[in-house]
Amino acid sequence: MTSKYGLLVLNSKNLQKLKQLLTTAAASLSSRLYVRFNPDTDRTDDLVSKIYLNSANFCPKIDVRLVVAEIAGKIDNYELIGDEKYEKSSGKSEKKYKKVVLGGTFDRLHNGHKVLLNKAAELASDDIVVGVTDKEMIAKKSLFEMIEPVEIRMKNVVDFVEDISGEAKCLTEPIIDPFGPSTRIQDLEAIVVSRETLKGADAVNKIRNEHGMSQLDVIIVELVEGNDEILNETKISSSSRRRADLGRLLKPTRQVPRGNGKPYLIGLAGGIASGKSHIAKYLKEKHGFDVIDCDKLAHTCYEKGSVLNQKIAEHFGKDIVIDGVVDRKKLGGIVFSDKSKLRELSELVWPEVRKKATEIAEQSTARVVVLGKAQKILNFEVKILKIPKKSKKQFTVIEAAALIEAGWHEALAETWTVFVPAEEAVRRVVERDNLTESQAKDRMSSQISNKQRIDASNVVLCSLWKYEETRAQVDRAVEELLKRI
Ligand SMILES: CC(C)(COP(=O)(O)OP(=O)(O)OC[C@H]1O[C@@H](n2cnc3c(N)ncnc32)[C@H](O)[C@@H]1O)[C@@H](O)C(=O)NCCC(=O)NCCS
Ligand SMILES: Nc1ncnc2c1ncn2[C@@H]1O[C@H](COP(=O)(O)OP(=O)(O)OP(=O)(O)O)[C@@H](O)[C@H]1O
Repeated sequence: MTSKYGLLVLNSKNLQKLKQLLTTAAASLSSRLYVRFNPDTDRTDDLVSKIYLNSANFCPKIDVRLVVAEIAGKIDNYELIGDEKYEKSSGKSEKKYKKVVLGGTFDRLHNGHKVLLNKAAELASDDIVVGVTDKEMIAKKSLFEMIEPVEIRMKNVVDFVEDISGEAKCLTEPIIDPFGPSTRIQDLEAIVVSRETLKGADAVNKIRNEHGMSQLDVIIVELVEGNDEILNETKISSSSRRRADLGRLLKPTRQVPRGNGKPYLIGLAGGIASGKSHIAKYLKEKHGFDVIDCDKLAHTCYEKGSVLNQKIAEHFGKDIVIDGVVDRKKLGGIVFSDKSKLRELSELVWPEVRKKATEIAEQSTARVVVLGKAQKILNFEVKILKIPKKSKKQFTVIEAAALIEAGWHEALAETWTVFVPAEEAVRRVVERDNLTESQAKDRMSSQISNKQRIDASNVVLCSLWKYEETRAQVDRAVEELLKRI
């Protein structure tokens, strides 16, 4: 049986067995391990780093918290890891400063961040002031679209710092420059940085000097190592953690009614040239999923004799329809440079796509289920395809560029989104579709952003690297999917 919380008491003797103790914690705990030094042990910076580094390696799924204050009262029910018993320290520990400041993005709070926050908690008696980056400060980071909302990052920092500290309060605020409260609050005394952000501390002190404010003592912690060859990282980093989250379930799935033996529906969304077709093909060929290509269905709506053609001619001008066929290039020229026109077109096309999908289902003896859930952006009633009764396939992937824009995802059990950074999408479109950069950008600006798509999705994939890497993400996603349905 696993316990939620554990306590590991370290002293000079059992320190030699640290790796083994952390491995035991990984096997016995489901959530969190508090670590505390008994009074006979010196809390050196090296030791603190070693504990967090080893935790990342030997119990990576456990939230390890090295406490600065007494553990008593923090949790009632914990499992003792190892034999060492907790001894209350005699006397109050003297803190060096009243108010300490530090900054960071703190996405997916990791063991490197914890070293920094631990140092601040160890030094400050009153306030630990933390600036948490937002907006343009995070826009250049790798996989920035997946960064947690600033409110969550701030909450995680406060939760961690106040849990490990004694009386000290943790005060967070969003920052949109590298200085934030560090050059505003007069009575700060020290700033905690890592070796890589030391220059930032110097810049803070320079500004404080120019404003006639006191200089901050600069406290440096060493980087906790980690390794990510794809991102070329040699330290534990949030970017690597974001990458590790690709293909994983990031948000709970929707409860969509599904009859016995009926397929489970997944929406596959993504911007232009993001890799949807590649992934859809792989899901079909490697994993045996059924794929309905809604883009293709949309294109058949423009063929000769389609009822839609007349409506499109009425809406966008007669010269759009040549010999009864919609000139897609001309139509593209109009709608991709005007969001309201694209919306009008979507409002014409998507109900037709749905109708076509229904027809196909009927022809192939498919059962059609209507999920009348409210739509998000465009007010469509959605009919979802079910695969033919005779088919053994259990999955249907609906591949649609505009899936989320149409609000269709709200009627699906789950939506997967594939993305690449905007600059890469532009590069691919220029290369693949022979468009100029500005035409490619126009097409992209007519779509919702990667961030909006990601925020509306359950699983996120990124096709920025080698094909094998994209496929590995898909395999991971499928493996987890098969376990949860
Ligand atoms: C501009 C700042 C705040 C942006 O933070 P950044 O995006 O780098 O945040 P991130 O979450 O990646 O890291 C936060 C802090 O943890 C440190 N850190 C990250 N990974 C590790 C690791 N593996 N080991 C040790 N420390 C680590 C970073 O070096 C940084 O100091 C920062 O880089 C900086 O320059 N700080 C110094 C000046 C400062 O503190 N200003 C604001 C005060 S409110
Ligand atoms: N690792 C990768 N995974 C997937 N696609 C990649 C990868 N690297 C490069 N690409 C390229 O990205 C381009 C877009 O891929 P694909 O056609 O699958 O995208 P799409 O989302 O279906 O595009 P659109 O909706 O614009 O038709 C292709 O030229 C593909 O070769």
